[in-house]
Amino acid sequence: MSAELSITPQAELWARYSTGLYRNEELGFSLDLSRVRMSPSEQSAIAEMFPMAFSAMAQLEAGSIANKDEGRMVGHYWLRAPQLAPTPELEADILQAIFDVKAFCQAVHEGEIRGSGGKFTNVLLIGIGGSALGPQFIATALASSQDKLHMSFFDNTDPDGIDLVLSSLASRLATTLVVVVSKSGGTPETRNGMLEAQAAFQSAGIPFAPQAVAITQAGSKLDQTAQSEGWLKTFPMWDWVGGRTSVMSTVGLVPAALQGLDIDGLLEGAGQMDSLTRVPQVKENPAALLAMAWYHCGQGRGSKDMVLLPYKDRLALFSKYLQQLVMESLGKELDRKGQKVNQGIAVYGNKGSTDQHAYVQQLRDGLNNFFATFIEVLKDRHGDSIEVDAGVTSGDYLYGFYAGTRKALYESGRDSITITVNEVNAHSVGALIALYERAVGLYAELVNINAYHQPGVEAGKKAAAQILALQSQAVEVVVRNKASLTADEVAKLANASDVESIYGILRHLAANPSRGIVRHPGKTPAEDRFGKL
Ligand SMILES: O=P(O)(O)OC[C@H]1O[C@H](O)[C@H](O)[C@@H](O)[C@@H]1O
Repeated sequence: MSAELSITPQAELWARYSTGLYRNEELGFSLDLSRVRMSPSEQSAIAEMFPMAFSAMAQLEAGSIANKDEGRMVGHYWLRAPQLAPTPELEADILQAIFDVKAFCQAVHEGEIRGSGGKFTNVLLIGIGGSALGPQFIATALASSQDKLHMSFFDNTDPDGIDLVLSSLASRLATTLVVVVSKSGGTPETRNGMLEAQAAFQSAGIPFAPQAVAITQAGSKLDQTAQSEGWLKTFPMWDWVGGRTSVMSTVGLVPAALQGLDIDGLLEGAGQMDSLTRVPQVKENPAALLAMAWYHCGQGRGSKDMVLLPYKDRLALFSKYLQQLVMESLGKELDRKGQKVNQGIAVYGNKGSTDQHAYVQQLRDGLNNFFATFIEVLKDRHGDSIEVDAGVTSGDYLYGFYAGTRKALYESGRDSITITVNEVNAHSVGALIALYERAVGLYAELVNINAYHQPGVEAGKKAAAQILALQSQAVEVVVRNKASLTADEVAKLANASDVESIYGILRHLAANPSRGIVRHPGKTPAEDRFGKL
């Protein structure tokens, strides 16, 4: 932080705000970096790196293999501008998918396509990661009393979580449309959720296939299941769309359209923002300005966390959505030269002013290891507000708390960015998503990493598969033995070395009576004994 910019007098700050504010009236959008302590020389030093980033982005949009590690194109910008797709076939595929989404959802809304219990009333979306976070964010951000269908989600393999959702759907299962979403079509959590839903339908005596839709890549396991079981519909997903940038594909459009949301508005808002973030001048490009601020605040290595504070309840899931988009894109061990860099930017936050009563204490007075991103929404509500004080509404309080926190953080030497939109609607949500998709892509160019693969997620999955394999070995040993055994003894008999995992597995099973295992506690875990129930 350069000395001359530490605490700038108000008048100068206003001048900096007014001259530096990026805004687009047509989009009802503005971006304020005036509370990021970045000197003109620091700005120009970073700006020098952007011509390379802009040209890499132009090549990506033209269809280059930008995801080299997976040998794939990166085409999420084409989803809202099919005419930009590198081939007429791709353009036609995108247009056909949008057409099919609309036709299918209209038939559902009109009751032409219906459940065994009549016109569909509910949607149960089953997916995880990019196949859930986007749909969940949009479903919450744009929900209204006009929604055509009510949305529920399985986004995990937690039996209790699944039961909670199923119990909320119990009386309406016969009018629930199940949408199973998996790009790869092989994600275990999603498969498990599908099987759990099928079991619930079966025990309710309701045929599942006529009420099931798949969204997946052609030929995937999920696609095969949907075909062989005769599901209602399968929508395409493509390898050139990353999970975390798939919300503008069928992954996001099908659930949004079923809910009755304005998917044209979403695509238009995103497309309009894409045009603004294609401008090859940093000062004229809101995504470049954002990436520049991230680079400056984190010294190009993510040394500061991104705290997201939307002052609007509807946007409370935006940080969760951005956790995947930013951290799964930028959190990379190696750069493109194969150098070990351990890059990334940590993202957290929920909403304002609520979070002021939670962790803003630390932001103001504690570790200065973050920069805040406020999202300000100018329109308070649809309709008029009561006065909570003379001439003051609850919306004024919300604005006051946003402006107050921004001021309080600045005064204590904390940087912040403010993104302002007129209101939360399909257009502005599309624009916000597109802004961050581009900013992540540009930032990745600045730090020379591949933002489009996620090698780091495999290790945990592989280890999970080993644990499940070990489980069947351990259970086999316990069931085969009359006497109860310690984890060490089970490991020996199973010819396995990972005793602690065996212990954890057996303790988990023993806590679930239907699994047929009992635990006899000893003084220490090593002395606990496990036997057949
Ligand atoms: O859509 P799917 O293939 O089921 O993948 C769902 C998610 O799982 C993976 O592990 C990746 O971390 C995510 O990028 C992806 O969105």
